[in-house]
Amino acid sequence: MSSDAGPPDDATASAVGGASPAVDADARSADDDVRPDADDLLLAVEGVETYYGDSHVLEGVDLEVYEGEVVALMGRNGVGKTTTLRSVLQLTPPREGSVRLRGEELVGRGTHEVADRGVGWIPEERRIFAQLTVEENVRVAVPDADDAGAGLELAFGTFPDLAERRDADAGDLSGGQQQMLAIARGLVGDNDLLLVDEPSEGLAPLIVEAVADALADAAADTTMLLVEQNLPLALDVADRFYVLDHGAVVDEGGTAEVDADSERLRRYLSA
Ligand SMILES: Nc1ncnc2c1ncn2[C@@H]1O[C@H](COP(=O)(O)OP(=O)(O)OP(=O)(O)O)[C@@H](O)[C@H]1O
Repeated sequence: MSSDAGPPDDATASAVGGASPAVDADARSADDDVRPDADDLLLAVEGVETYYGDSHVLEGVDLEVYEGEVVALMGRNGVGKTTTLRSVLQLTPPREGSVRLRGEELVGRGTHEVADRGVGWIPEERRIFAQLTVEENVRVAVPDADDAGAGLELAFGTFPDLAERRDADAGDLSGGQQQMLAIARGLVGDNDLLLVDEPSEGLAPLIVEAVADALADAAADTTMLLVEQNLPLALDVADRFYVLDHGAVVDEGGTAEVDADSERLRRYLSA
């Protein structure tokens, strides 16, 4: 969990020591103190309506991501989580609403312009170059060739399995290793905001653990919007969450307020 932009409730828990009015007042002010500062608002999605042809998939999505946070976007299959990421990236541009990055409107811009402004994407389907080696895959994901050494160190430090296979063709890796490589490529991209789509999908439990550890490490200095159906993973890595249902946000809060068994989450997430 990233440490410096936690949800308001984190601090309330430590600030509330007793029930006297004086303590309550202290707790309230501590609570206010840790609310994300409006100046730190990185991504603001407001009233976004997105269609595939005539199919109205997002029906007014609102969410915010502040600098330094990891925000989980959860919901059942088909509710529009990937479409929300695609709407931010302008891969499927919204027909209504606004997507602002540090106050600048992204709707109407091309996806390459969104990427140029520091928004990275680790898509659900693993985007790697099968014909290139593992090392070459990492190198080409580092924006400035001078930083390649640091990028390789980050990638191989995060996923030692990849270091052992650095000279192998990426296409020869196992599915789990390919996912690690896709995540490593995202992490070395020096992005201000990383959109991560279902990183644990289809992976064996041991690899899910490695991926969760890597994301938790990355969360220390990367702002992320994370789509993830693995609830324990999402709640472990994220500071706040949004739940999407039928193309709109139906719940949101701090991850410290809920656990994977919470009825509050299960009613929207179980099949
Ligand atoms: N390219 C597309 N063309 C038409 N409909 C699409 C397209 N992509 C997704 N959809 C539909 O839009 C809806 C939302 O899909 P989306 O992929 O955003 O859901 P999701 O919440 O990410 O679910 P999943 O976990 O299954 O990916 C679904 O009904 C899906 O079938």
